Amino acid sequence: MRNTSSTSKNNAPRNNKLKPSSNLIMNGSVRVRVIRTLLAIQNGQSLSSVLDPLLNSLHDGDKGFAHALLLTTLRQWHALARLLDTLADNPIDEVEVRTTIQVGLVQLLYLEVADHAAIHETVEAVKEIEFAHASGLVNAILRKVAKNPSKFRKKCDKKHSLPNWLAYQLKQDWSEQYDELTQGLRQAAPMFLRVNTAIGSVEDYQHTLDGAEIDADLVELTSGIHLPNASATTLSTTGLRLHQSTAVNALPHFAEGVASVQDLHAQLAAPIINTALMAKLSAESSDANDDEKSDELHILDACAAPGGKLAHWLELISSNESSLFHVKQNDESVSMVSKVKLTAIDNEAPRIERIHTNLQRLNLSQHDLQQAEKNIELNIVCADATTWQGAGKKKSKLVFDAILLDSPCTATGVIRRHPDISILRTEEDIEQTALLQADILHNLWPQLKVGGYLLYVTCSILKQENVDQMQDFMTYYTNVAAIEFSDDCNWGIAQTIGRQCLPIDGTSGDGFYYALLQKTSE
Ligand SMILES: C[S@@+](CC[C@H](N)C(=O)[O-])C[C@H]1O[C@@H](n2cnc3c(N)ncnc32)[C@H](O)[C@@H]1O
Repeated sequence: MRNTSSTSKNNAPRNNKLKPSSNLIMNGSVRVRVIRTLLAIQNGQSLSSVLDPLLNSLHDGDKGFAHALLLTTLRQWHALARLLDTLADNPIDEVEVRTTIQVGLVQLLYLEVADHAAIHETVEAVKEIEFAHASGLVNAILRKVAKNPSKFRKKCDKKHSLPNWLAYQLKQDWSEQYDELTQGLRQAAPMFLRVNTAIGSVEDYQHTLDGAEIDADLVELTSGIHLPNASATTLSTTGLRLHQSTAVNALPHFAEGVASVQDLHAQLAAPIINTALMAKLSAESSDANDDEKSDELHILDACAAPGGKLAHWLELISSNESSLFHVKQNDESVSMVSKVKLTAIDNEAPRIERIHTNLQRLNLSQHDLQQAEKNIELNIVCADATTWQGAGKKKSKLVFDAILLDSPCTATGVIRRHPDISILRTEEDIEQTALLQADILHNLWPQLKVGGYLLYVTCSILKQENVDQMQDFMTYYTNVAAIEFSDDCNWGIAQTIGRQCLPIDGTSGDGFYYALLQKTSE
């Protein structure tokens, strides 16, 4: 699996007559289009690849309903499927008919569509997709539910809405948090913004949003990291949580790069590694003679696309406050590094294109950085992190002062935003993904300089990809120290190595895992 939801196999039935979205014909009623979209997802298409074609095929007035119908059906998918099995006298095998009924159930149970409209339009939809023989069945089931929606809603809400294998694994990993976690995963996630602090402050942008009648709260994440030979070094990052999801083109100055949409917990990566690097530089600058000081800092973003964390890091480096070019020493700002070389790799060319587009919007492309005389050299390369060598022709493999490994993962921590994951992922994906992560780690670790940091990040909530992966890694290598986060962190749950955020609280961020490692010797 290479990213959140685009390339996985799926275990959904494949006997539908309707073909996936490459030749998905977007015509018919809104419900028919949503049903076809859901069939395409069950056939292996990701939500992100089919959502825009669906919405673009509709009149503006229908887009909101279609979006809510599709996303809510996906979020409640497995619970609806279980409910459906209790509603029919005989098993319903046809995936088109099951999908249509699930779309009907969502209207009755979650979207408060008037009964007559929900039932009539859904029965018409099943005829339109050429399964008219099931119209009586669809009608009967939906009428039964419409007689007592609160009873059926209760039944549907009772358990999780996940495939059983995933629910089972979460019970193993998070027995204490299991109920809250599985319920949290079937809710919509809040929308968070990251403000480009190289341009302006978070508070100022909140004020600007206020002027545009967009309500947002400041949310600060704070933490300490226990670096060797130093007392806990504190770090913090502040995001904005919108009260209501808003289209990006409605956000003031979005096109000019003032803000980006980024989950709150994803906003931890750049500050963690930047803080560790600044502390390291600060310690080195007080120890070393002038001629021993390193002049260039070489940083790798190993799985960089579409560039969210890379852009955040560039924003931090280019803003005066958190710059790596000037480190604090005895409360004085000391010039340390004259150049930062940032290499970003990803193995998917189309996703690399998205890095370029995103950086251009944020005025952080190599061209912009040069124009602004930032002394940052940015190289973006399409390469496989399991084999790529950053040393090129250099003799020594030890190239990087810091590596951000935002690893490919099962993305189980972002199911709220990508509910198609619960249809597309299979149990086998966990093992395969963990192997890929280990391959990447083994290829990159030898390329980290002694004293350098590697920040391992996933948006998974499965221990096999996170703390267990780190434990295996630390058993294999003897030259690694796990840096501890302080106990007063206001995010995540302490693990034996690293911290795990769980998407439990409806106002908080996604299920990210963070572990900061330092290389202790060659
Ligand atoms: C979690 S996403 C990275 C998100 C990115 N860091 C950000 O903040 O926007 C993981 C990325 O790993 C990439 N990837 C998967 N396998 C890879 C490999 N073997 N080598 C390099 N990149 C890989 C995927 O294409 C995907 O873009």
